[in-house]
Parts: sequence; structure tokens; C-alpha cells
Amino acid sequence: MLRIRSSLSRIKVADLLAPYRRGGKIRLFGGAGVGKIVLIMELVNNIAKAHGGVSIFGRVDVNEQDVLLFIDNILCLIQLESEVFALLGRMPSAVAYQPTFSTEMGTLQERITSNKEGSITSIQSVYIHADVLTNPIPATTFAHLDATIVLSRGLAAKGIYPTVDPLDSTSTMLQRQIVGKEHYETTQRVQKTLQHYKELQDIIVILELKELSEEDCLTVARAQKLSFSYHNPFS
Ligand SMILES: Nc1ncnc2c1ncn2[C@@H]1O[C@H](COP(=O)(O)OP(=O)(O)OP(=O)(O)O)[C@@H](O)[C@H]1O
Repeated sequence: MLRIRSSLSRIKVADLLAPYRRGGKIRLFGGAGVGKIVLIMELVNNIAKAHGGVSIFGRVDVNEQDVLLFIDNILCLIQLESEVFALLGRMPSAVAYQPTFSTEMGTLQERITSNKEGSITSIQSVYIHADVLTNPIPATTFAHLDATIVLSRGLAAKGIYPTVDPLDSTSTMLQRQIVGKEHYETTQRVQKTLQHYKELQDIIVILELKELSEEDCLTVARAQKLSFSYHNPFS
């Protein structure tokens, strides 16, 4: 049986499938009410409080210190910037986001950068309208990322929290030479099992579970156990 242990964030599913590095950019994607702010608050509790962090609201200079930056809905921040710039004489967009959205996102991300003196690890949430990840705006924000955590409405509907989607969440750190052989291979097996389970779900709707092959039944049992093992109550 696979055993999932939590490490840095102490959120098991995130540490396993979307681990992040100091100085990295982590983004949480999710529609309304799927748990973005609860997850951010848990990360503040697990990482910042555990390391004796202090909260600062305002300008931070990275100077021989490690900064953990939380932004709840980065899209609002950019929209707000656009509104302020409109007051300074720039042409505002009549609807939705400015045509310059992707440049502004790039400029903002460049400002959140580590230097030789210290690191900035940022955790930024992105509200996904109608849960559609392929909308141009969320798609633009997929650039500049080290880890992506996608929150799933399907899991929220089943009451499985945190609602981290194990197949859509990912990290550039998930490489054998970075996370180690055991972690890497465990991730591969977990994703393979869950992918197979996802494919089987359509069949299960039509056929009964007992009509599945022995191997498919094993996959279903393993996937269900996995969803319980990465479920972890928050403090
Ligand atoms: N880890 C969790 N454990 C138990 N319940 C949770 C958890 N995460 C979220 N919830 C439930 O889901 C509700 C919505 O969570 P949250 O406010 O974090 O969503 P959100 O994605 O930030 O929403 P919005 O986009 O509307 O601001 C919470 O009030 C809580 O009832």
C-alpha cells in the first residue's frame, strides 16, 4: 500500500503531487467556494506560523530574509491596478480585463522575484469563472509558475477536502533528481491509478461494479483508499 507523508506545507496531496521550492511561485486555481481561502489560511498556519513568521501588509524589501507572499486572487490585484492606471490617463477596458493583461501579469511577476539576499515564495490564488480553466485569462496566468494546484468542484461536492485535483495539479519540482526516487515513483503510481479510475467511472455509470474485471476492481478500491489518505483535516 502507498503511504503518503506530508512535508513542507503539511498538506499531503499538495506535498506529494505539487511540491514547491523556496522562492517558487505557486498558484491555486479554483471556482467560487471550492476552498481557495481556506487552503491559503492553512498554508499560513503550517508554513509561516510554524517558522515564526510575522505578517506585513504593504511594501516588503527582500533583504537577507525569506518572504512568503500570499495573494488571494491575483486577477483582482491586476484589475485594481488597471483601474488606478485609468485614473492616470490610460484607456480603461469597457468589459472584463484590459488588453494589456498579460503584460501587466508579467510585470507583476517580475517584481515578485528572489534575489541573492533573500527569497520570495509566493502563493497566489486565481478565481476561475464557471470553473473553466481554458478561459484565456486563467490560461495566461499559467505562465511564470513552479507549481499549480487546481481545486476541484467535483471533490467539494463529495465533501473531500482539501479539494486539490490530483490529476490537474502539478509542479516543475516533480523530477526524480529533485524529489528523489521514492517520491517520484509514488507520484507516478498514484496518478496512473487515479487516471485509470477516472476512465473507469464512465463505465461504472453504465455497468455495475461487479461486472468489472478483477484488475479494474482493484484500481477502484485503490483509488478510493487514496482519496481518503490524501484527505486531511485542517487545524
Ligand atoms: N479544507 C476544508 N475543510 C472543510 N471545509 C472546507 C475546506 N475548504 C473549504 N471548505 C468549505 O468550503 C467553503 C468555501 O471555502 P473558501 O471560502 O475557502 O472558498 P473560496 O474558493 O475562497 O471561495 P470564493 O471564491 O467564493 O472566495 C468554506 O466556508 C468551508 O465550508
